[in-house]
Amino acid sequence: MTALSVKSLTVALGGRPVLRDVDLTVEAGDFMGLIGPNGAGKTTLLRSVLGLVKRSSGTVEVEGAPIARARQRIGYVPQRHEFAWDFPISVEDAVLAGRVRRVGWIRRPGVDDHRAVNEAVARVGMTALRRRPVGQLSGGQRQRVLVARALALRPSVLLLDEPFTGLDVPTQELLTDLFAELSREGRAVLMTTHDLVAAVHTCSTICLVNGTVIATGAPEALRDAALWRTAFGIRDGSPLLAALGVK
Ligand SMILES: Nc1ncnc2c1ncn2[C@@H]1O[C@H](COP(=O)(O)OP(=O)(O)OP(=O)(O)O)[C@@H](O)[C@H]1O
Repeated sequence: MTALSVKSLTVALGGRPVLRDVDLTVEAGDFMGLIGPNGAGKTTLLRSVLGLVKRSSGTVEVEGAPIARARQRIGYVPQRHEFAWDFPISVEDAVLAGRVRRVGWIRRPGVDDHRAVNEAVARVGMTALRRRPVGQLSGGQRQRVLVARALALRPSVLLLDEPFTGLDVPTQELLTDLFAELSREGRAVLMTTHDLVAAVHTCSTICLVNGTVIATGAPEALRDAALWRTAFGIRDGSPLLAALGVK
């Protein structure tokens, strides 16, 4: 089943075109790596899917429903610096706030909300730290809170914006395993990353972006060095091409 469908998406920021004619389909169960150079428009693509950035044209659907009616089916993990870490709340309250759209302004959190929070906190291995103020967490712990916050919605689609930046190897592995497990459960996972080698080894699908979609496919279908040169300007003979397994 198609979980996320983006058609003919065009976005301009500050009067300049950033994305043009983007078509992207993420199936349920896909773990897609969205990769491209700095300024390629990866964050803008995620934010325009969510409606945080205005689309000049194009449509976004989640499980066949227009995004306006399906926004709560998407969990979003922004880059870490975008969250107000000095806000005086605990881990579990920060995660509960991820369900605010579901809880609404009037209804108090119910049993199911607390169950969803507990599950999400446990899945990222933060149960022992659930009462700690978020301002006292390390970078890796903060990243795990952001992931739990998105999972508390029990989303069909998970959008992750550079979730590995500044993380040590064990935390990267914990999160990579979790994202792969979520996709095996049938969720669609779309992740931006600058770790190209990790992406081709862990993602089921790669989408190369640079202002528009250059190519999409299984990692083994993207072995043509010309695609990577077009997307990134990687020079001929670069050891990175060998690490990516492309010729
Ligand atoms: N608020 C804004 N106003 C004007 N231009 C913007 C704004 N935000 C981003 N841009 C521009 O849009 C382009 C795409 O930015 P975006 O952050 O989406 O790229 P990215 O692929 O996520 O980059 P990076 O890998 O560096 O995080 C860049 O040229 C950037 O300068």
